[in-house]
Amino acid sequence: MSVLKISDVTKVFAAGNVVAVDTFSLDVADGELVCLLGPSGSGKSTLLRMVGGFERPTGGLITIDGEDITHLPPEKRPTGMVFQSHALWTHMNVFKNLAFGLKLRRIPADEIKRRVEAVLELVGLGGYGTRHVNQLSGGQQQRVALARSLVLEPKILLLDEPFASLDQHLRERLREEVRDIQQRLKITTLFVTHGQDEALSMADRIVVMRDGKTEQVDRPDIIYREPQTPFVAGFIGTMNLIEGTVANGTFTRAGYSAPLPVSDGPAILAIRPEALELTVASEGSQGKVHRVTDYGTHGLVDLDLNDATRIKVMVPHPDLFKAGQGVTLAATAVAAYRDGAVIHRT
Ligand SMILES: Nc1ncnc2c1ncn2[C@@H]1O[C@H](COP(=O)(O)OP(=O)(O)OP(=O)(O)O)[C@@H](O)[C@H]1O
Repeated sequence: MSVLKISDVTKVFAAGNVVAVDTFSLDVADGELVCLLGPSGSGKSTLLRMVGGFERPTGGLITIDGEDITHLPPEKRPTGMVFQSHALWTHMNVFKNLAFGLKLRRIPADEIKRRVEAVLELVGLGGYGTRHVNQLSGGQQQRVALARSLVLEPKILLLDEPFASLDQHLRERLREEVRDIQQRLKITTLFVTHGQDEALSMADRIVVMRDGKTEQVDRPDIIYREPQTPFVAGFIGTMNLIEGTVANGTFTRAGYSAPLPVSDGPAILAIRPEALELTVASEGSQGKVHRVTDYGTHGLVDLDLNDATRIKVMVPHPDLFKAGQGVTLAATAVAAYRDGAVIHRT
């Protein structure tokens, strides 16, 4: 049972007077995996480092199971952190890397052996104890780094882009493995990534961060289907954001128009490529095909609206379209935003 509570935490770096994290609050429930997702510089790592004790908050409170840990040094916290560069001790074998922290805690040798062997099994490295770290692949080293954190049985696991240095295939495999281990141990986890696939596939909830603040916190499917702001809409998945004007219930941008039952004024339409339907049109076209890419299972059309606004449309049969063709388009699912907030959803 471990609950992490972050309340109004702020971090201002004196150098450059940067507000990296700005009155940020989040509760992570027992056994939950929450991903911090956001563009570079949005404050994800700084926030995670404050929870791990590697950075001092300028203000705010961090508690684990009700205990104030805001100003405790890392070794006094019940947290385990896995970094992007795993910082293993290359002059030691795997067993010693894992045993080190347990020895510091004066755990008896036979218990150390039992715990190290169990956690190596857990991360799929049973029998690797005597291997030197530099005799392992990148993926295996990252598993050792995870094991080194887990063997100390932290209440909260903190992961800072742990797969960033690995190739795509390995990243996907490790993602599944880590999620599996996290669920088996039911360990409360905070995970930093700027990979949206990673966040969508692993997280119970995603926090989308922007400029040190929360833009939206929700389940992955909600973040994807119901982004609350144009920023989230544009950040998660491929999204067409079309800026235009609404007059008398009709949205217009260049030759494209669509019903939009909101008051007159500016609006941004957000439409996923898969929610648009294209039809070849010899007359009255709303746009022109710029490029067609065939992915085998489907195609993607880059389309220029009549004022050259470029949008992406997913098509089931890419061979029906050619560059230069005029087309009309219809949208089946749309969200509209004004002043940074949702004003309409269909
Ligand atoms: N030690 C530091 N001194 C001064 N500014 C810093 C320091 N560390 C981070 N920053 C600044 O704080 C802001 C947030 O940085 P942070 O590394 O937390 O972002 P991030 O979202 O993790 O980015 P990335 O995805 O690139 O790792 C950035 O503007 C960064 O330049």
